[in-house]
Amino acid sequence: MGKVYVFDHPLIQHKTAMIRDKDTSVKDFRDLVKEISMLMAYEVTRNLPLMDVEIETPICKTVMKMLQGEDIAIVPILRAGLGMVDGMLALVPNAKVGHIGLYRDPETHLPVEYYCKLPSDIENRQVIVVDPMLATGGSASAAINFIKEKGAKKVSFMCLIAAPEGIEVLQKDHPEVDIYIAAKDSHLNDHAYIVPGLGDAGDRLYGTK
Ligand SMILES: O=P(O)(O)OC[C@H]1O[C@H](OP(=O)(O)OP(=O)(O)O)[C@H](O)[C@@H]1O
Ligand SMILES: O=c1cc[nH]c(=O)[nH]1
Ligand SMILES: [Mg+2]
Repeated sequence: MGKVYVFDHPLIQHKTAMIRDKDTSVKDFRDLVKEISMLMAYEVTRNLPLMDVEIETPICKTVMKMLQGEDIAIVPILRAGLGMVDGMLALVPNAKVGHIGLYRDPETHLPVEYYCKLPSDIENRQVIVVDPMLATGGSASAAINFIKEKGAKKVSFMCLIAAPEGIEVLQKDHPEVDIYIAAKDSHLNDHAYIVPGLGDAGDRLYGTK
């Protein structure tokens, strides 16, 4: 069974509180999402494989550890997931980036796919799917289905705010996937929005409401 990590770092908690505030501007919201993503990426990449590399310092030759290769793929779920990409790329600049376009039907709350473009060597990469919100879990689960259908074997999921309902769905549909969360919230409301949540992440990132 994959693990669920809920971050308790004070900087992540502080910035996550700020993005919930309904008076936070679009610019500040976007900056904060980027900063939280960067802080989370530090932990999400903790288990990346290392290899021995010979280095010559000004003093002597020595063997040190370095990353084995550029074997990460970051896959944002459009639109809102895009806001998390730059923060992650700040730490893993050579990662490849795939895109999955999904929106939640406002009536059924089910995900509708409109785009999918992944790196051609996705089966050899450690895939990190990113989306600020895990609500019913429908979008994340569908996105991971597409990625697995294209051959990916190592997939993890990273979000800012998750509802218990979404975590349960993701664990049931994809039991091997590790889930990284900045904050776990209380429940979903009648419109399948996370409570207390932050509203519609896509609208808040791009100022569309
Ligand atoms: O867990 P779920 O119930 O599927 O809900 C979560 C999804 O809803 C939001 O996207 P939205 O459909 O609003 O699309 P957008 O990013 O284009 O705004 C969010 O970014 C997730 O992708
Ligand atoms: O609370 C929610 C639920 C789904 N999508 C969002 O953007 N916010
Ligand atoms: Mg939205």
